[in-house]
Amino acid sequence: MVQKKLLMIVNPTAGRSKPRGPLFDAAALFSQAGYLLSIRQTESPGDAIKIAAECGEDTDVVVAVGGDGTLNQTISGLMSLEQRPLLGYLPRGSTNDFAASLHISSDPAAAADQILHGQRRALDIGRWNERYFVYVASFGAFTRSSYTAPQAAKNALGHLAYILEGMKDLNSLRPYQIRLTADGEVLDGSYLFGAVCNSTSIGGLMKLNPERVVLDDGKFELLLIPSPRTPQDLQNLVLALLNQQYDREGLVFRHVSSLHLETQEELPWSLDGEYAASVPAVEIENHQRSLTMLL
Ligand SMILES: Nc1ncnc2c1ncn2[C@@H]1O[C@H](COP(=O)(O)OP(=O)(O)OP(=O)(O)O)[C@@H](O)[C@H]1O
Repeated sequence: MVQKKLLMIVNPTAGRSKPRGPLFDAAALFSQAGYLLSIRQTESPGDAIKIAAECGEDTDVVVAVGGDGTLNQTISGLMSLEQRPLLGYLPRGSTNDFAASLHISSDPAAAADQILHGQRRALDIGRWNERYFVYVASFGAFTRSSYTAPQAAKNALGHLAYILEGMKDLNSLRPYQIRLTADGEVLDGSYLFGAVCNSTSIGGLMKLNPERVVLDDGKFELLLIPSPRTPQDLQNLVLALLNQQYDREGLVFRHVSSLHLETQEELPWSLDGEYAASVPAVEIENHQRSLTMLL
């Protein structure tokens, strides 16, 4: 009988403050379950893409071990393959939004057990120009002073929460003038923030009804926050967001499968928390059921 192969792609810089022992427990579980186990550590930023692309076709299961960025890069590598292995995830990052919305345990041994004995679940993957995302591509939510820093883009959602909590100074908000077409609908306008997502929770701030979010329906959820004109507008907007009324106060909420966005402004993006530099035109497309996750 041919022994099945499992590859763990481990980002040693993610979850540094966490004990490493449980990772060995997870590895032991994979091995005891009969897998021929390989472990590769990423040695530099972006390495997980290369490892997944190089080794993915020759293995049955690839397990990303790290934060959302490592998962994003592993998926990006796998998307370049014709024959894709099954995907597992041992979350080790600081936020792990996506893991939480998939109910993946933060304890590596328990997550390994889920991979070994859980279900298979098809996942839609988003293409953002030549890159990929698994649960969110977002832009905006910067103050006028913060918008260019890559770290600010990475933490866009944290910024959004911060800005909305502050909600005092309208003048400090940074609106973006964009031309946007989503599944043929023209949504040109001035927006503070936009997110294209495939998850029930984003940044702990946005919570979407699990019944409205299906991870393999070929659709993303698009949320656009318009630029408020008056402090009262801003307040109403914040209330609508906090009450999860995503179709009020000029908020745009749609289920869409493709988007085309153009802007003449400097507009950095965050793809699953990974920084993506500003480009004048972005094409986003849903690649339905492109990967199968073990959960
Ligand atoms: N050996 C390495 N040295 C430096 N950076 C690395 C290395 N391996 C991976 N990286 C980079 O680390 C970055 C962060 O990874 P990741 O998101 O997995 O962890 P995190 O930031 O701790 O988690 P989270 O984003 O969920 O808080 C990624 O952009 C990745 O390219």
